[in-house]
Amino acid sequence: MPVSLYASPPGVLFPRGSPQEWGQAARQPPGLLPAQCRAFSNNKILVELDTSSGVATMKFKSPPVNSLSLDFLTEFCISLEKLENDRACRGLIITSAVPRVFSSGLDINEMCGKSREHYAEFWRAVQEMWIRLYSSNMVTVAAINGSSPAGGCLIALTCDYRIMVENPKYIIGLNEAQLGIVAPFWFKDTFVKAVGHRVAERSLQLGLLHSVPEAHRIGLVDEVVPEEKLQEKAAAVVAQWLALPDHARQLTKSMMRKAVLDHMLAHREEDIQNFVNFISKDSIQKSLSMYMEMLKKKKS
Ligand SMILES: CCCCCCC/C=C/C(=O)SCCNC(=O)CCNC(=O)[C@H](O)C(C)(C)COP(=O)(O)OP(=O)(O)OC[C@H]1O[C@@H](n2cnc3c(N)ncnc32)[C@H](O)[C@@H]1OP(=O)(O)O
Repeated sequence: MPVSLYASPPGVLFPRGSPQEWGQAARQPPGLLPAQCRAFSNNKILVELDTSSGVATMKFKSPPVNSLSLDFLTEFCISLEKLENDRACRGLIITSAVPRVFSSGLDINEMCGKSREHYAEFWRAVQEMWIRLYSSNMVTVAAINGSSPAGGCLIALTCDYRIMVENPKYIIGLNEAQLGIVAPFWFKDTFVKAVGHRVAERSLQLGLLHSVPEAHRIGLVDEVVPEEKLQEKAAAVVAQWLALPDHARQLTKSMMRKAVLDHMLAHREEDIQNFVNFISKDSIQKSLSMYMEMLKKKKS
């Protein structure tokens, strides 16, 4: 069921290069990796595929906080498509190479002081990321090794399973309301599917960022582990899910996710227009600028 890039209306996303060119410049020189391991890397994401297990690990490496810029999202979708089309790959672990942060969510700079055309292009890329990950045939596990607000939390929620490192400093949740913005319906639907309606309603209205134990308690993350056990645990979970026949697991996943996915696909253009109209408002631009100021002040 994954939605093909090539089926997208022409020119909507990925203006950069043909599939054959993706990541070639940054490919690892032969001999540096074990024979059963293939790697490709662009600027912001590193992917390593272990062909013996059929499991790829995708590491976000866009310091300081892995914010989801248009470039990041484009790389993310290209990497996903490459893996989806690779018969050697059946499972995917998503994690961060940046200390203490999984992803800080959408890059706020992409939503401030830009043109309406830019907002539309950016939002289409956010949608594309979600559509690809939500409809992936691969087993997807988020190995959350740092804070993960808003869009970062959405990536984790979109996976099949979430494991988070126990650390009193890490937080996770859909905190959009705290920024004076509103999580769109498909963020909300993905969240409700994980935690249930009541918990989601309270958490979304208050824009809560949950501690790790709290996130575990409400079902936002499935498991909590010490940092040193994360990789091992994620590999064990993927192996457990991959032990089932692919067709049965994939059809079940597709059945469970169909209604939410179809709803989004049916309202995709309307959702882009809503975003552009909302984000272009002076009052929203002011809220986002104040939030960025607050983030900077917090440091000093
Ligand atoms: C119909 C309308 C629909 C609208 C829907 C819109 C949906 C939006 C979804 C989103 O994802 S909005 C983004 C929400 N994200 C956040 O609120 C996270 C903000 N960041 C943090 O809380 C923290 O940065 C952190 C992730 C907990 C990490 O903390 P740490 O102390 O390690 O780093 P900082 O010093 O705070 O940040 C370093 C550096 O990075 C900048 N930055 C942080 N987050 C973002 C971001 N999301 N976008 C852009 N830039 C970000 C931060 O300002 C610092 O910059 P400098 O001061 O170093 O220049």
